[in-house]
Amino acid sequence: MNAPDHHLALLTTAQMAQADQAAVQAGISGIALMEAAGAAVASAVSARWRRQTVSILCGPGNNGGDGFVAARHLRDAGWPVRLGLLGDKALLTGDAAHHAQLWNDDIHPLTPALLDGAGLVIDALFGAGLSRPLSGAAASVIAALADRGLPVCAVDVPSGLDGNTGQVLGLVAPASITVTFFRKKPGHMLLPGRQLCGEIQVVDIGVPDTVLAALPISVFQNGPELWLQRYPWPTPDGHKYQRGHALVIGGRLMTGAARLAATACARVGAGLVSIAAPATAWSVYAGSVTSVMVYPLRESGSLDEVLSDGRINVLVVGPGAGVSDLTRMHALQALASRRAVVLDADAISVFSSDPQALFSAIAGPCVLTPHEGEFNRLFSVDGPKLDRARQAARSSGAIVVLKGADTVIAAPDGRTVINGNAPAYLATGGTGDVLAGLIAGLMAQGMEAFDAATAGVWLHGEAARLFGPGLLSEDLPGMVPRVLRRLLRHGLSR
Ligand SMILES: NC(=O)C1=CN([C@@H]2O[C@H](COP(=O)(O)OP(=O)(O)OC[C@H]3O[C@@H](n4cnc5c(N)ncnc54)[C@H](O)[C@@H]3O)[C@@H](O)[C@H]2O)[C@@H](O)CC1
Ligand SMILES: Nc1ncnc2c1ncn2[C@@H]1O[C@H](COP(=O)(O)OP(=O)(O)O)[C@@H](O)[C@H]1O
Ligand SMILES: [K+]
Repeated sequence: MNAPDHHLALLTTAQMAQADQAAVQAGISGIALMEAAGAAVASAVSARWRRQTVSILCGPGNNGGDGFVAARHLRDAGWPVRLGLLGDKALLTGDAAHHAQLWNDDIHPLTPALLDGAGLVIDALFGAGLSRPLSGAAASVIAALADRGLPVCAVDVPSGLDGNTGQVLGLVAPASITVTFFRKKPGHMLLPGRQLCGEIQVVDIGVPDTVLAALPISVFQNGPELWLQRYPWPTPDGHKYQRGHALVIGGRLMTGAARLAATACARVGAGLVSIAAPATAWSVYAGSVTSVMVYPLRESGSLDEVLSDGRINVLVVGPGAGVSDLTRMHALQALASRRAVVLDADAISVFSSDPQALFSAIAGPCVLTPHEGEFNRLFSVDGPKLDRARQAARSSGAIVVLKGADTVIAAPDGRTVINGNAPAYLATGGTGDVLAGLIAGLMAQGMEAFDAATAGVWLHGEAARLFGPGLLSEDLPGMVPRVLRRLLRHGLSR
């Protein structure tokens, strides 16, 4: 991922601290950055709420410093402000001490009583780099805040949220708005963090984009800017064989899944799409698809014969396949053929007793698309979602798409993308099969596996978002043309 993508970069808390330091080294004062940060919080608050009593909870670090700045701006704009500080003003250091000095008004101790009579609250206790769960007075006031359900504007993150993982350290009061600076952190995208942040506003406080060049950024938010330049739009001189031939292996009983994958694969532009299915199910498949061709498999189930067609360049194994020796054989044959492969659902679960057999067979481009349950059958890694997906990609040698409302796409080389456009309407049977088909369809057209997985996940979310309530998995392929049309028309300006 290259320089123009950097507005989608997600900075770890350590990288954010480095970015701040680099800005200061470049001659931008920390005091000015904090002034800009606090002023942005104040303007976000006054843009959203009418003037009323606001309680500002300030912590002992720079997050609290932002709170002092916001307090001054709101008070100067005529807001009744009550400011509470965790600890002693005399113990503040650096930029926070400077801005606390500029606050020539009352400072209250941090207790739940601060919330009495407040119409809304600014949470400037701790930022994204919190190192341990909230305790003592901070924990009591955040518990009281969560309990009273007052509207909250969080500074950087709702205090108690781990900016790297999106996990809660102890407890968090959910915010209506979160104002963060320069770039989002992974915790703004990952659940439960994304939901606890409310609406996220990323503001420019004067940190120059050039500081990013020195940072080893590997995590990005998903968006067309990441892959649109390499999107395989058809060319005027192209013919269908240049747009690939994808083969979806169909199961004997659950025939809908492979049909969904095949239809999605065709809709996203694969030149040819075929389903290979047991002869006994041939008529079911053949009678229900039109542009998709159906091959009957031999009694043995072997793919050898179909794979003798050298034009087939991508295979999808797993949707509706059944957890069986046959599915295992199909996955291994697909991988041994050195074509690009998408393994989903049962083709993942079937390796639960021997994941190494799968990992050893992965030599070419391979995308695994597990949901949490399937993931846990294959990988015994604990920890935050981002780390688990990355570790799984490294140990398997495949692109891992760890699905969910905050799908993480990870490559063995460390590239990682977090998706944020998927609506909850996707939580319905068969949508995963559609995703497998979309990814395969993009790979059929020559898109690199990681790009295809990333673009596929985004198109899938966008198709669901455009359809909205009442979505069934079979509605998704038909929405793909609309999503692609918007992408063509608006490009990156959407
Ligand atoms: N130049 C900069 O560095 C800028 C920083 N900004 C603000 O600075 C924040 C980051 O500042 P800091 O690194 O000072 O972080 P925090 O303000 O979150 O404070 C961390 C401090 O709290 C202590 N601490 C950590 N966990 C604790 C716990 N559970 N209980 C009690 N104390 C705990 C730490 O030892 C440290 O002293 C950002 O969130 C942002 O709001 C902005 O002002 C923009 C500019
Ligand atoms: N609450 C949710 N919000 C957004 N996307 C979701 C949610 N739940 C599931 N999804 C998405 O829906 C798809 C479901 O896939 P999967 O679990 O394999 O279902 P199936 O096996 O029925 O096809 C995945 O792409 C997943 O990321
Ligand atoms: K905060």
